[in-house]
Amino acid sequence: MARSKTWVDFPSKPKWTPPPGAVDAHVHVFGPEAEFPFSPLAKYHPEDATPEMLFALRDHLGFSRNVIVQASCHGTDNAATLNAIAKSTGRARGVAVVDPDIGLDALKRLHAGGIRGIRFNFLKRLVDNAPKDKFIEVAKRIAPLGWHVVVYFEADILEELIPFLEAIPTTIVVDHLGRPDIAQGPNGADIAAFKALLDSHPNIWTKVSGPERLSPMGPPFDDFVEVVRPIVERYPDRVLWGTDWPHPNMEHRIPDDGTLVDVLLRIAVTEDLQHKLLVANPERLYWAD
Ligand SMILES: O=C(O)/C=C(\CC(=O)C(=O)O)C(=O)O
Repeated sequence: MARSKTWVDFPSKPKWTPPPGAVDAHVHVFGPEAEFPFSPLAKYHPEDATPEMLFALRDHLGFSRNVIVQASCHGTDNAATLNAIAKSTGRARGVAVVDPDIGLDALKRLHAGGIRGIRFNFLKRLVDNAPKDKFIEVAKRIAPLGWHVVVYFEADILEELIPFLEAIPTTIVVDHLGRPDIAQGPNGADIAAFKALLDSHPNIWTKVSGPERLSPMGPPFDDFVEVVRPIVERYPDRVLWGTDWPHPNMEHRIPDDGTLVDVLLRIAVTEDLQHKLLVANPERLYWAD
């Protein structure tokens, strides 16, 4: 498989400065492959996106901290993610992908390495299987550690996932709003179903991220803003935000990360909302201890 590069080398400088302590709460690292090989089951083969590159981007964009989410190309070996967290000198925490049979000792080692959650990925193009029963078992095992679960799915399976989500005893964070069809607009069926989920489940949060993936219009992402600003205002204490650098699989519409940061001002329009989204909310999940 040819190696893919999905980020820009010189993103623009954002037009505003995020608040002190701001967290970019959805990023990944890839490799470096020579040290941390990719999974044999990986569905894509990215170029190295190293911790040093991530930290340079963090500083360039004006953020203080990162949450590094284990990407599917590294399977259940979290070594690359842990390496990046260790190099961050306390400025990164992480979300792991684990073998559901993992024991308590291994979970505690991940905790010591800065992991505060696990991710369940339901995208068929990224993973071969997503065993719900096993996922529920491991979710019960991580609950006493104070961790949460991150779930990645697309809008077409939201309805069938509800019993599964209801069996998870922790906070749940849904990646990229459960990937609704943004073209339906702010009152479309997909986003209405997602709001109904959040309204009836106070333990479910979401990342209001991914305009580059969700917006048919593209920059400056007016369609995304129209749908997402009401979400930030309706659930101000249950939203996180991230660039999604290095934008896995975005080979055609690779975003300028500076432009993504500028979208923030339009979805979180007061200082209070910005502080919750970028500082207070991620601190509750990732820096509570
Ligand atoms: O991280 C993301 O936002 C998106 C991904 C990749 C991914 O999740 C993974 O590899 O685990 C995607 O949609 O291809």
